[in-house]
Amino acid sequence: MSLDGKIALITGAIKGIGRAFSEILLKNGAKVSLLDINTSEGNELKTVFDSAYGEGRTCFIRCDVSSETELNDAFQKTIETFGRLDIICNNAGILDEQDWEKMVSVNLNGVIRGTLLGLKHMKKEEGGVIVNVSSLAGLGPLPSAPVYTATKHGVVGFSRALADGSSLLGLGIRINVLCPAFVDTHFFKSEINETLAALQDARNKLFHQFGVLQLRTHCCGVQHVYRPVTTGPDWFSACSNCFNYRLS
Ligand SMILES: NC(=O)c1ccc[n+]([C@@H]2O[C@H](COP(=O)([O-])OP(=O)(O)OC[C@H]3O[C@@H](n4cnc5c(N)ncnc54)[C@H](O)[C@@H]3O)[C@@H](O)[C@H]2O)c1
Ligand SMILES: CCCCC/C=C\C=C\[C@H](O)C/C=C\C/C=C\CCCC(=O)O
Repeated sequence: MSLDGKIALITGAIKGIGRAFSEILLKNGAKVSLLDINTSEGNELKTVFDSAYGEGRTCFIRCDVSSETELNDAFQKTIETFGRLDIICNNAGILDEQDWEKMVSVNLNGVIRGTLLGLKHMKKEEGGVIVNVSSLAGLGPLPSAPVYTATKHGVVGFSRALADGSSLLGLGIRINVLCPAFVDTHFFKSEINETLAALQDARNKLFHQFGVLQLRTHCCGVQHVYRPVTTGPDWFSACSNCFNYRLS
């Protein structure tokens, strides 16, 4: 799958799934705009990518996706740097049931804003791909994380509606939703607070039922998602035992 000449923008790009997406895209020839909140780690990662894939293949932009101004500016800087936008991955997300309003502004508002900015900046006639990262918790309840579940259901509903709209209007922009189960990242190691501890049994049942994806496995699925064909709405669920199947 050659992505030579394609320009991608990834939010939450310096760790976990976002970093894996970035590497897949770089390995396949794309240039990547890396958005994240941690400037020092972001600049470090750019240095790593420069030596691995060549100078000029990436740029790092400090951006908190919950800030409208920062996200607007990051899209603008990406266009100024690379001249176009073909692929967007709205990946950044957190799990924080205590500060649930912040979680809504990151996990849902950030994805909505990133998607609308993508539609605004992508060249309609040349098509484009938007991948929104939800979760299996976007398709069913995660008992220990009700607000997280709501944000991820919101990402699925918003993306499906927009995908159908894009298809009906012939916008040439494909909108995908990725719904992974548990993936072994920093996110996964988030602190278990007393609520989660009380739901330990429910949690362990889910771990047993869905298993834990390793990023390498997860990346293989990404290549399928990014195939450069503009068709109707695609969305995928991913869990270790029935890795990647297309839902309706
Ligand atoms: N790990 C899992 O089990 C799992 C399962 C399903 C879905 N997801 C989703 O996948 C996405 C990535 O998760 P991960 O496991 O790679 O997490 P992670 O914590 O390893 O990485 C998340 C990245 O996003 C960045 N980030 C956090 N808040 C941000 C903000 N406001 N603005 C910009 N960047 C921000 C972090 O700095 C980090 O680099 C999230 O949306 C998460 O909900 C994760
Ligand atoms: C179909 C029923 C929903 C099953 C949800 C399965 C996976 C969800 C993955 C989330 O996106 C990742 C969230 C948290 C992962 C880390 C630890 C907490 C596990 C959840 C808990 O403690 O109950």
